[in-house]
Amino acid sequence: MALTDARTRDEEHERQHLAETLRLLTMELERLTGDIDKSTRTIDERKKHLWDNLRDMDFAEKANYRGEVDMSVRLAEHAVMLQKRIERLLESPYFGRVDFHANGDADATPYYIGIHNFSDPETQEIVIHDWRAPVSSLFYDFESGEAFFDTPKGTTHGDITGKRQYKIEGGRLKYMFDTSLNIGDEVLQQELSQSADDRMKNIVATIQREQNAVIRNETARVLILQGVAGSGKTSIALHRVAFLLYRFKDTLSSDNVMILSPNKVFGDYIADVLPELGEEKVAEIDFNKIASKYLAKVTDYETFSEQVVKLLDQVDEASAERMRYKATSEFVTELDEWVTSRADEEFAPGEIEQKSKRLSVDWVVDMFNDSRDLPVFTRLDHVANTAVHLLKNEVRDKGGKWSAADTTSVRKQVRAMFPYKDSFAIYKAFYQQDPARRGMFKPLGKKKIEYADVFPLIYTMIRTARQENFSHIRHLLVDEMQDYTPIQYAVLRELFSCQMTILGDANQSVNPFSSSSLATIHSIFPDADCLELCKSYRSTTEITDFAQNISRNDKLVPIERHGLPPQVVACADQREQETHIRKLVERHGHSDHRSLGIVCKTVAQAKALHRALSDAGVELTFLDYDSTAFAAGVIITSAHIAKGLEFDVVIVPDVDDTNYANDMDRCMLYIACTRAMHELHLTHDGPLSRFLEFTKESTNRFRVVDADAEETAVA
Ligand SMILES: Nc1ncnc2c1ncn2[C@@H]1O[C@H](COP(=O)(O)OP(=O)(O)OP(=O)(O)O)[C@@H](O)[C@H]1O
Repeated sequence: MALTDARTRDEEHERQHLAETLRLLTMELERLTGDIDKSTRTIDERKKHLWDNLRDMDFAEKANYRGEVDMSVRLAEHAVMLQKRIERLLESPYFGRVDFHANGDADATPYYIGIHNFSDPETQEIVIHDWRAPVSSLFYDFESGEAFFDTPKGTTHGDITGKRQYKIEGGRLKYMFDTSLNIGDEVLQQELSQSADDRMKNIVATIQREQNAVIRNETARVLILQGVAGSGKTSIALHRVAFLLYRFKDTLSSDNVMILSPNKVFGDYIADVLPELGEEKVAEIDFNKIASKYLAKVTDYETFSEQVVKLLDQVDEASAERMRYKATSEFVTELDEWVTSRADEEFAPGEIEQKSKRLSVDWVVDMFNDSRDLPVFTRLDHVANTAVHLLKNEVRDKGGKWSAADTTSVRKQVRAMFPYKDSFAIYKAFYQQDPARRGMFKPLGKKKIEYADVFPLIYTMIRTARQENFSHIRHLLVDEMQDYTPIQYAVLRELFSCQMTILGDANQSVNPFSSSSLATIHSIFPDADCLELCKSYRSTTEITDFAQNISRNDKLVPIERHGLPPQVVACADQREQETHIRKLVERHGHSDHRSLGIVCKTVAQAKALHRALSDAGVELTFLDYDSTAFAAGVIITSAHIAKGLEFDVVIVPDVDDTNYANDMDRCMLYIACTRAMHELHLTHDGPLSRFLEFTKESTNRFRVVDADAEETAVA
């Protein structure tokens, strides 16, 4: 009885606290709205005055008026940004509270934690602490008892005497939990059981301790994060960006941050997380854009997606061998050593002569050695430019004439001292000059190179001639790290000399010949901090268990959340498969789930099935390599494009032994299955894939049924 009374009092107290917080927020919202109205009026009046009196004003007066209008616009924009924050806080002012008794203080202080800071407009006392504030780390990092937090002024020690979590929606307290453990299971379970949105969502209320360590790591210049499927890597990386923008707000802005994402659909899917966290969107780039930026005027090239399609179609051993070779760290070292030693080994200095004026061989050698740290073509330009300058002056001093043809002639003489005309020629020679490497470069036609050559060539270009880089970027986030080879990282290292967060999962590679592990990437960034996330949050235990049988990762720890066992349905033929899938989609339409993904092995298969299902009246969105946006509802796509995305329900068609037979197919099957949060269905006609043999032995965990038998269940 006493306990119940105490709880009721406590709840009452919390409701009052919430009401008071909402009152303060409302007051602030009204003040801001007033400010915005005032600024709008001022801007209108000033503009009107300016137009009415334009003729009578001198330049200084006009400039003054314009300056005032600009200032009012800036103030109004700031107020609008604050207004949006307050509106968000009114929806859900805070999600956590930690009571901390700092050593030396008389009592514990309750700290309420929300998505933004908020201070009482009258007393200036902080009412809500931003989840990124130093004190908020107590909430994520400690259970009850001794704890501390770091501030720029030093470390504060003390004891946590209580921790509480809230779910507040529409300004109403839905539930609250006391928890002595790190971010109680109940709230996490609630969050994970929700339906998938067409947008990635923020997870500030339930960030786990090991995830928080990644988010708040301030010191790593390069942080490499290997995380199992569904471990929250992408979410965490975006929260890390939001944290760094908050922590270093004086020196870092969203303009200085860039995300290197696998494709546009993924970019669209994650686009809302930063704005939800109160930060602006950041620029995105992908390796295709980098390739076109540097190669557009050099050569045509195969794209990454074309390479994946080729690999899925059937790859010849020689081409696989070339990919394997160019995907090693040793290759980067070999290429780098060879390319950088060309200047020393092949530069043949000679005398320069123009208009009977000469520069000696020794002069050329000195000039060339003057800029040893620069790329070879830049050094040659340096020699040529200086020579032109000197010779031109000498000729003119003697009353002679210097023409453009003279300049060209001097440049030609200097260029003739080096046997290669450009970086591409150096790259080709790397293969031609060594018999062991001769078969390793095979263009796809007269002017098109294989994807495996794209980044080695760009690397050669960067090392041999000055290239434009991304010097304004101060933090680069690289997702799907396993799909990039060491040479691609070497290119990134040259183009982005900034802090990096690199994340991925070696188990989710789309190219078994050239996937990178944490160790491989570490070899390119030897000073990087490496962290691992092993707990998987996305899928039910049953789905994770199923995927583990396709591609085992002994480090993976599944979250305890249960759902329907995955179902493997054998059909008599393709028509029956389509009928079954149609019924699953229909059933989904009547369920509480929001998103459904039909994930095929290839884009071509997805396209064919899309046509068949559309003809049968199913409404669904087809995503291919040209798609730019993720969509809600029913999606049909390939495993490669579905990477990084998630769906409430996933259907994987055609899981027969012809379609899923080799290592690459196994990767695709694993990626497809791990996209499912709550339900997973696989269908096939013909013998079941060898990677799903395990389902036959364990019918108690996974359901293997005939389509006929399934009819009743699905209907
Ligand atoms: N601490 C958490 N609280 C709530 N949800 C979480 C948490 N961590 C991860 N999740 C959820 O788990 C799912 C997977 O997250 P995310 O997509 O970031 O993982 P990932 O490691 O990048 O996955 P993958 O590599 O398989 O694409 C998301 O729905 C995310 O919201």
